[in-house]
Amino acid sequence: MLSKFRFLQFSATLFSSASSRQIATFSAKFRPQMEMGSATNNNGKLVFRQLFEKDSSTYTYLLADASHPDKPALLVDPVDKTVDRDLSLVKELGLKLMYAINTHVHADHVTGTGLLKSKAPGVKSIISKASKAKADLFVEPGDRICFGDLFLEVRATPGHTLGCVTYVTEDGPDQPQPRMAFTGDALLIRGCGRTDFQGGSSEQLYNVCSKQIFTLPKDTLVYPAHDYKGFSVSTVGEEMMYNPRLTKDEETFKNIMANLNLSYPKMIDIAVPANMVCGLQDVESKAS
Ligand SMILES: N[C@@H](CCC(=O)N[C@@H](CSS)C(=O)NCC(=O)O)C(=O)O
Repeated sequence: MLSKFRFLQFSATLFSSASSRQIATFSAKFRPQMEMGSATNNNGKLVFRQLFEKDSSTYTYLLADASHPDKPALLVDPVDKTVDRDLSLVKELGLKLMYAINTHVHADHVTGTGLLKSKAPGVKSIISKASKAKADLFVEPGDRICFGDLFLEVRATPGHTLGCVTYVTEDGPDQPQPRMAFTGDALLIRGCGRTDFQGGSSEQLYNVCSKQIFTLPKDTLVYPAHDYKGFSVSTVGEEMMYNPRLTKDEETFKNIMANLNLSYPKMIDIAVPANMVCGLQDVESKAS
């Protein structure tokens, strides 16, 4: 009982250690039994779904530890319009949604975080401290987000926005192999996030892609927040070889980014203020 009590105390807290801070859901130590047979990847633990929101071409990712009796789950980059779909899926798979996580303050759609919090009480929102947005929990580089036995490591990947982070599954025998990087709008498949607003910097983006993403093992799966060309997944090795922007030298990259001539996202004036408060305003009207 004492152990269980300590485990509950440990649940959903943020704590510091010498090298990294950790956001934990459930400890594996007190697991009564292993559950098999769920839809999982090769290590038998991870439930993984890639979900799409077509108006903003946004990918939302559902991850959960199927081997834990509570099946703790998280959503990366949920969209307000597809919250009901996502919650239905969570329910159908028998998962317990713990966290709604954003890679950054999106400019083209409203995050689903606020609606998720109102429709699934207990869900905690997470965003980087550097984003300066509101959330329940703030992450910094080196932090780990734990769900069951599985972890996401936080890597700072600013350049598209000041507060962009990439969430990477950890290395280790019990972690999914190959590793997975949820790159938000930093690295897109055969592209990258634009750098012309929200504190964007092409120089910074070039450097973080090379130091924080291209240093991952080449077989690391790249899962971006958007795709406009019909791709769903890439690898670090593939992007190092074929990304038409990031394979260039830094000056050429900066020149490409300065001449993208993209129009501003249609929803920018609504999305950015809403996402700075994690989509919380308007929650009541949408939830009813
Ligand atoms: N047309 C869309 C916005 C498209 C866009 O600007 N996408 C961003 C990510 S969302 S802020 C981006 O970085 N694109 C890079 C690229 O090369 O396309 C709308 O109006 O919402």
